[in-house]
Amino acid sequence: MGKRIITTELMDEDKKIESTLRPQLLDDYIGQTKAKENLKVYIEAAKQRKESLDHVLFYGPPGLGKTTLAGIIANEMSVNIKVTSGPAIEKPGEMAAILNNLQEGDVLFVDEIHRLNRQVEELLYPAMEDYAIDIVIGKGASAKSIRLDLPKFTLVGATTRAGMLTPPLRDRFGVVNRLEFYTVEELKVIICRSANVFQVKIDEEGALELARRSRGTPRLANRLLKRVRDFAQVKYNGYITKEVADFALDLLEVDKLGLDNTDREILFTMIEKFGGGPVGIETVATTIGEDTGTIEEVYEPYLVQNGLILRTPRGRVVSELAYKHFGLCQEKLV
Ligand SMILES: Nc1ncnc2c1ncn2[C@@H]1O[C@H](COP(=O)(O)OP(=O)(O)OP(=O)(O)O)[C@@H](O)[C@H]1O
Ligand SMILES: [Mg+2]
Repeated sequence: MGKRIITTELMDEDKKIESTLRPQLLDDYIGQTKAKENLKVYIEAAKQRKESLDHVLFYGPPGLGKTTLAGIIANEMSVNIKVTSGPAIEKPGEMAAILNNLQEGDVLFVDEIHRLNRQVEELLYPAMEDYAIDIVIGKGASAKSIRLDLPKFTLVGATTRAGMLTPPLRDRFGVVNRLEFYTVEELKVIICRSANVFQVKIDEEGALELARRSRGTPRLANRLLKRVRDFAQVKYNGYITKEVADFALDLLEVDKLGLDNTDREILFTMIEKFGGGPVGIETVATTIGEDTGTIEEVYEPYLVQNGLILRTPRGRVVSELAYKHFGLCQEKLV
């Protein structure tokens, strides 16, 4: 149980509630101040000029609100959104059909955009740059290429793996935003808002405890809230206090820092197999059987930001804080 609940990936049970929890407007979207301020300006400017918004790329770890922002952009621009994903489109023809069916100003949201195959990606280059695609008609000697004009649309791309985007694709986005982990205060606000949607009572301290254990991630915050709500309902008259939150989260084996299993595996591997470092990220990745890029872009940022891993010129080092967190003695001082 503890294993599953702390994943930041989207799970089936999330899908049902996602639509009611997702903020619809920029002003309701908490945190990510930099990205939000940027978008506000670009959206306002595009609306004034009655033009489509420039193409936007969001990148960052799972569950931080990329899909949510794509929806908000469409809403704020008062246009339709068409949603697809990198792995879902196999042939250039499928992408051509999607593009051709868009209306002026529409948002095309491509999730996991780093997973588009090469031919599909190449079709996007002229589509993004010139709002046109070249399609080949006929076969053999009589085949000819014709240019098809597209409506002026906005491509919103999202990826957890920015490092895997090809430079030509990345360069075609006019607006590039990196999403950051949320602060405990921001998560607290999100939790209180969601508690309202769920119609469950929660006090300051309860919300704070949930926020602390949510790994900087709204998706996790919402999921933990849902679980704790069940405990509150059955055992504590439906009111979430710090006591209820602590009881439920401990039972669910959610760490005080909200670390997930991979986080722990990374830290334990570094401690047990490499004496706490310094060790290269590739070595750690190989040891736990994960891909280096995923460790670097999805897991490590939270650990570094919270001071559990230190990056040094000689490699990664487990911090004193991490040893303390696990109640371990640090044998070797760094
Ligand atoms: N700023 C925010 N304020 C309130 N709720 C948020 C915010 N950002 C995200 N959420 C909530 O967190 C959940 C996850 O957000 P979202 O699906 O947009 O993440 P994502 O970055 O697209 O994740 P993935 O990389 O897995 O696709 C949603 O239920 C959404 O309502
Ligand atoms: Mg998403």
